[in-house]
Amino acid sequence: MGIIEKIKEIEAEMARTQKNKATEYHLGQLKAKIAKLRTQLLEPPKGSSGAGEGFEVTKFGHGRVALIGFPSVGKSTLLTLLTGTHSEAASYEFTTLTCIPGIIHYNDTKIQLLDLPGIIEGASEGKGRGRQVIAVSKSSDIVLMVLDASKSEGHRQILTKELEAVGLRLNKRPPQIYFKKKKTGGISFNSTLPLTHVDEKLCYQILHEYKIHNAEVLFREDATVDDLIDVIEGNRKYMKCVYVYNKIDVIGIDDVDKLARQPNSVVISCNLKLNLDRLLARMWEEMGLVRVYTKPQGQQPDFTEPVVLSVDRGGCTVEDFCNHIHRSLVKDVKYVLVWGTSARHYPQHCGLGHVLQDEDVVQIVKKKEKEEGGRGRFKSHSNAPARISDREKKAPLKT
Ligand SMILES: Nc1nc2c(ncn2[C@@H]2O[C@H](COP(=O)(O)OP(=O)(O)OP(=O)(O)O)[C@@H](O)[C@H]2O)c(=O)[nH]1
Repeated sequence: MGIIEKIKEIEAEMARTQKNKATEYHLGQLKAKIAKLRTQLLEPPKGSSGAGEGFEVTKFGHGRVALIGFPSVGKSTLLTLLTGTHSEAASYEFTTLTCIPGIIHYNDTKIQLLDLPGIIEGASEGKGRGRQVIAVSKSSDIVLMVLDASKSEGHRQILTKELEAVGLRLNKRPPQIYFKKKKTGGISFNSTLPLTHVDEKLCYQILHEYKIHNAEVLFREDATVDDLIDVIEGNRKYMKCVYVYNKIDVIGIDDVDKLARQPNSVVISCNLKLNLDRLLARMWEEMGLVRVYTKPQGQQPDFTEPVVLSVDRGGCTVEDFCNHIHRSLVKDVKYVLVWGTSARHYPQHCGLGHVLQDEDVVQIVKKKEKEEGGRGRFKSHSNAPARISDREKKAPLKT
């Protein structure tokens, strides 16, 4: 029996089973079985490189955004409008057969936008080009789920379910469960608060299903069985997703209003070029990019090309900023001068741990430069100590 048939069989068994206190252990075990099979399904076939044809898109720019949606919802039209890249749009389905990248120039940054082939129901079972679509989505910073405003809300649920089945968690944070496999000592189960979904026995059974007999588990929130399975599997990707409702030109104003009020949603019309600036602003917000401008000593800041840091990828401390310029820079830094929203006063003297914010200006003061009198790319703001020590050296000793 193939993996898909096995999953279907277990799903049917779960549907048949009544949900009550007596069956919850059995249902928990079945959920773990399905999760294990789904992970197997996503593993690349033996002997292949794991990458899909036409999908090896090199990362470019400061961030990557994936467009996901059913066929003919307007993804290619949106890509063309935002990036100027021509992705063939047609009024019949499946015009996008390979992954088409484009670049959005926004707020001094370059963001790679990927138009993925129309994902369809059953992609998680390996139907269509689902596997590749999913792999590329996971490599992105955020997902824009493009939906047809005139079609039923069901599309959003189907897509979310498909993505969940392959380990993508949209607009969720990782469960607050500490889990560590051990070599000996059995299973230690603890929680910092009363649990209503999982008890010790259920946790043991699920771990047993994964053949884990020694581990430490600590619940820091009232998590569910699914959360526990996610933590054990350890391969889930937590991503931000913006729901983009396109084609609002064909629905009434009341419906537009209703869609626009949903969380994480933006309504647009590619045909009428409506609300595209709001979509870009929202996308920017969700990506959490931080632009930092450098300022050489005695000169105006360089506002042409920022160093772009990311809250989710790599962090935004002064140390991250230095590493971004050059790996070896951090050991030479004495302190930095910061102007901008993260600074309490201008300029603020900050250490490596200071967290920078968008549009901050930074001047690096190096240890060596301070001693040598401020030579190099980032000059120190003062070279007084070096001059004093020179004078001291030459001064005749008083006896
Ligand atoms: N009414 C209306 N039609 C639109 C809008 N945006 C796109 N369309 C139409 O929708 C159709 C499909 O657009 P595409 O951009 O090819 O859609 P897609 O999602 O890329 O489709 P696939 O390539 O099959 O995945 C085209 O006929 C577009 O003209 C819009 O804002 N309003």
